[in-house]
Amino acid sequence: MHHSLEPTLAEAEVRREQQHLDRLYEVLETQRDKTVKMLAGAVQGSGGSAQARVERELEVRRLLQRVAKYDAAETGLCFGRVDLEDGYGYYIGRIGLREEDLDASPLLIDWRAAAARTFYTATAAAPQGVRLRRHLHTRGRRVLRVDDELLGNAVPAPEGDARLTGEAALLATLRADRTGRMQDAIATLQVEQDQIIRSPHTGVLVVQGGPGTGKTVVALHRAAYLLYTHPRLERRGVLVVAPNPVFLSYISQVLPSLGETNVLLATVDQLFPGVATVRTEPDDGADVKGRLVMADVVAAAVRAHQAALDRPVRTVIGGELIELETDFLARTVASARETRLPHNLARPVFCEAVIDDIARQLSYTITDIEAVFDEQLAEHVDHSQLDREVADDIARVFGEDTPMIDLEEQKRRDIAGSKEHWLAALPGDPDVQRLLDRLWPALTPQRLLDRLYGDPSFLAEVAPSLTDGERRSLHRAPDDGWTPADVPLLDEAAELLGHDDQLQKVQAERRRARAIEYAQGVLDIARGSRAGEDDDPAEAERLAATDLVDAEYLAEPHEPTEPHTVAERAALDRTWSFGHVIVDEAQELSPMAWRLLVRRCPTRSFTVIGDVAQTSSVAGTFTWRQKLEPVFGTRWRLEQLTINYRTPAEVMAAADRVLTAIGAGLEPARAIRDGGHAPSLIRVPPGELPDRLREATVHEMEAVGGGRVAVIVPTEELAPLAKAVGSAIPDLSWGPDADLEQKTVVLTATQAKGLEFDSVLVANPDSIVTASSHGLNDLYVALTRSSRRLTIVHTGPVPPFFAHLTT
Ligand SMILES: Nc1ncnc2c1ncn2[C@@H]1O[C@H](COP(=O)(O)OP(=O)(O)OP(=O)(O)O)[C@@H](O)[C@H]1O
Repeated sequence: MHHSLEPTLAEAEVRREQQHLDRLYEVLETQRDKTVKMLAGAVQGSGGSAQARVERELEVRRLLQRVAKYDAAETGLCFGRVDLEDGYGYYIGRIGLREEDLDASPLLIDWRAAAARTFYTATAAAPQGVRLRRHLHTRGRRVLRVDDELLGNAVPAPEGDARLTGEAALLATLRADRTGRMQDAIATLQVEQDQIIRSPHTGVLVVQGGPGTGKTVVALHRAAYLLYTHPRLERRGVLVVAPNPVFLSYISQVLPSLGETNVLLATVDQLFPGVATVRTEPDDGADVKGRLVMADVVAAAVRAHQAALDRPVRTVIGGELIELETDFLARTVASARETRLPHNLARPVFCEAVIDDIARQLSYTITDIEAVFDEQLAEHVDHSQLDREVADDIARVFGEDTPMIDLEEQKRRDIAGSKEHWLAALPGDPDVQRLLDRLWPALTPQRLLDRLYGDPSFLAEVAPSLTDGERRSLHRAPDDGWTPADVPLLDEAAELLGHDDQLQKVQAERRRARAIEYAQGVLDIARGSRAGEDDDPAEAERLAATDLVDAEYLAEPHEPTEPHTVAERAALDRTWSFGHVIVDEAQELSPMAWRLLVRRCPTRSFTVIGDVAQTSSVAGTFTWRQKLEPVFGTRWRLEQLTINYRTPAEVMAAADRVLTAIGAGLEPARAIRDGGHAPSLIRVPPGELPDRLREATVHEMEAVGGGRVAVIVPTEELAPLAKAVGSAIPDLSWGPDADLEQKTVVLTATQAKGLEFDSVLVANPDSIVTASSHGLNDLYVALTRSSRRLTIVHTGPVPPFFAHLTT
């Protein structure tokens, strides 16, 4: 016979929490239902003024976003609770919820609300009035268990690491297998992270942190926090910049899970709408393109297209020889530049002055020719006779008041009349257009860079401070396609050139003309086939090609349909200015990329997050001051993250030796995990590396069960080693587009930046170190990707960083 046991205290607590959670989900559902009903109403509404339609559209979007927020809150709705010494207490969750009755105390407090803060910051040493902090572990809508921490003076300080809050819950989260996608960390944010996430600093906040210290966690949660606390930011949106597409997909789920839609996640090269980068380039070219001097080069290249001549221009217009003098050109260029308008917008100012000068020259020349012609005519007539006749005529008309004929005045009038005629005629003259296009051409950023990269003598002229080798590294054929390092230069050029409205209008008109022509052809065929059957003129009129094209033209796929969220609108608009920009892996950005980002946020509200020791810059390790002073001057503040949540202490012991060799003077972060596994060293004969690496990888896949494995290899050995390893692992994914959902990937160190795996194998660390000026940094990145196990497979002698493992 079974005795039902008294439920333990913990079980009773779980049951109590379950009741509260049930109530929360009920309220969530009710509120979601209500919103869906309102949405249905708004969608069905029709008619009304244009204004009313726009408002309805906005309302629909607002409600859609709200539904998305409720849906995102479904998983992990409530994860914590705080009981205060004074008897009050509250629950912390993904969003705030309250009963219909507005006076009732809230059922759930949004993690970003000020009231939620003590949940993250109360410690045994500084309990801030908190008696108990409880973490709720849930699956779906079920409470699985609770973790309690008693704080406050009444109780002895809990055991464990004094620097951690909610230690049991944190360690439980960290122990879980990696999934290939980053998860949000709102349930277990730590004090030093919380301080940065909620920092009230509105200028430039720089966060330096070693590997695994939660820099990315902080970046994403700060975006969500700022949008919550500053509702005005919603209209401008927040930009989060990440280093590469693989990393973007790794972090892509975090903000949606926090219910945020007004954040644009992008790599720098995605920030120039209309240009897709199609290739990467060798480090040296990318490095030159990233230097600040390129801003001067681009500016000089633009100026070189502004009638930069040291001799007069002679050309024939209207059949006459016209000369534009150097002085005149210099004056005209100067006054066009004085407008401070960008190149394409200053162009009309320049063109007008040139046309004016040509008209002046023509009117003089032509009036002079007429005068000469008159003189020649006069030689053949009897003057005295003619003069007398004219005088008689005038006297008959005017009587006594015969006016004096002022020949000078007459000539001035002739000239003025003639000039007016030319001023009207010249702008449409193809010769004039050709001349103006030569002197001050309308330019696109693409055309400018094409010339810069494709015309060595032009490059030498505008980039005198680069060496021959540096200039050669910029050379490319016109159809080679753009690289990520080109994007900041295109942006720089776009800024100096200005929006070429004219050019775009012409292009749009041409597209439209082509479309009309095509449609006309289609209609003609259609009519031809029906010839004689139905000659209704009204029908023909209805099918006029222009009408048809109007409708179709607007629906063309390249014409963006009205985008929905702020993030979508911002993504299509180069001149969008964001309310705040968060840069992750900021150590990777070139000075030119920084200039682009500052243009995206003229108020300079930035959170800049990175680790100088993990740089891939050709120049090697640097300080934040060297990096940021050219962009922000001295107006930025530095914060640090000091605890490593990812990499076990045993692995960090090796990685920290590499950090010392890097010599950036950085304190290693404290690893709070111990994996229980010393890293393995496998030495293999050179010819056997591919096979032995494959064996070791298969072994690691078994060791981590369902976890994730990464093999990090020297860049030049990526393809052969990936193929060798892949021969035993059919789902293996590798390279720049590696699919992180796969259990096993092969990557270079650069590609692995920011990612993490249960087990990491590093092949030939010596080759990684010697491959480039940032080899040590690459090795440091590779070693610190592991959250549990590390294996080094090497062909030479034991690298010094791992010597301690052999004893
Ligand atoms: N407060 C936290 N609660 C739970 N997990 C956390 C917390 N902080 C960090 N982590 C986890 O630790 C790991 C490292 O975090 P993250 O990737 O943000 O570090 P990082 O500083 O960006 O690292 P790196 O510089 O190596 O790319 C991630 O798995 C992250 O989810």
